Amino acid sequence: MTLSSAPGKVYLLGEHAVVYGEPTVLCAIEQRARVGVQRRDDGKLRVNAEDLSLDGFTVEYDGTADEGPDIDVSESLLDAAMGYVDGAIEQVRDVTGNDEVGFDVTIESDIPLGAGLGSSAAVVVAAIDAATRELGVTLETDELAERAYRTEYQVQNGQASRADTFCSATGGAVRVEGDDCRSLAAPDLPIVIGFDGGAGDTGQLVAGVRSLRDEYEFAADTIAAIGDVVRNGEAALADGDLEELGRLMNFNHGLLSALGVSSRSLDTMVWAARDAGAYGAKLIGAGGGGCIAALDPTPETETALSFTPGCEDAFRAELADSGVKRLE
Ligand SMILES: Nc1ncnc2c1ncn2[C@@H]1O[C@H](COP(=O)(O)OP(=O)(O)OP(=O)(O)O)[C@@H](O)[C@H]1O
Ligand SMILES: C[C@@](O)(CCO)CC(=O)[O-]
Ligand SMILES: [Mg+2]
Repeated sequence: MTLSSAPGKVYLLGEHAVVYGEPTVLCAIEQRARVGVQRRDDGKLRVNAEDLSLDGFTVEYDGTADEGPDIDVSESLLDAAMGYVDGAIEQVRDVTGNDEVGFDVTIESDIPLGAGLGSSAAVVVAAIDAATRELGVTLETDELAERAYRTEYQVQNGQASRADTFCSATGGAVRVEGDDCRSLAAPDLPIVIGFDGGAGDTGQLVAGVRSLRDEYEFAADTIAAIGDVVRNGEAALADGDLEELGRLMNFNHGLLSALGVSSRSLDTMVWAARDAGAYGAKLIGAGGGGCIAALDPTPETETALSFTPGCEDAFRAELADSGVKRLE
């Protein structure tokens, strides 16, 4: 068996707009997905993902790719649930030139699904890394990030940025603009996360933003404005100016909200954090439900969130210096 782990991430600024070439800044966090892979000689794929739950059903996918798992859910839901793992294995077959190879894949993850913390990227990065190593091939980090990006691009119907997968593969803080991906000197930021227990489907949310952008010029302008917020944020980060960074996070949340990707509970948590004295707060990742991030060096925001109706979990994010980890 070969085992790799990869971290989730938090966007400081710039999700969604990054899909259209605007810059973004995000950092890896110490919530990880671990993927164990064992080669099979019969060419079949068997996935055991006990944490996989989506829209009210839980599935232990323990079938084979050709037979499919024995559960009573629609094929489209199942595709949504399994797409990332299937896509990762397709990349492994492609990059190793081993079209026929099968695997037993076991996934265990600390990262809630569809909550904006990059569970999909972490699963894909760890799966590609473990499965290629199982075949005796160790990918350079850039190639690993590229292959993981192609998987997200495919599952999200041709609408994905390189941000989540690059960040998960390399760890630390990163800046992504189009295909320019680079590491940043990791600032030690006091990030607090609030989680409403919900989820959003990244592919669908990205598609919703795209149709607004196609329909309204002011939606395209909103996306461009997020890019401006990020460029200002980079200057604030370089100066270590948390107050300014917080203000920009607030602005970014408003713009994401205008693009239709916030929700009542995300807004409630954002306001609870601001009322508690956070420098700023915003939804993170694709939105629709899931997590917000706030900047607060004091314990106030975490405490306030833990008493906020609709907030299921509040915790301080520990930044992850390393990306993919090769465990066995
Ligand atoms: N533990 C897991 N086991 C198997 N598949 C997982 C696991 N965690 C995530 N996934 C896959 O990732 C999908 C969720 O990805 P999605 O991009 O919608 O959300 P996210 O990555 O958590 O949030 P965001 O993209 O906003 O950061 C799940 O439907 C599933 O296909
Ligand atoms: C919404 C989005 O910007 C981030 C999802 O974590 C989509 C992407 O970058 O692929
Ligand atoms: Mg994702």
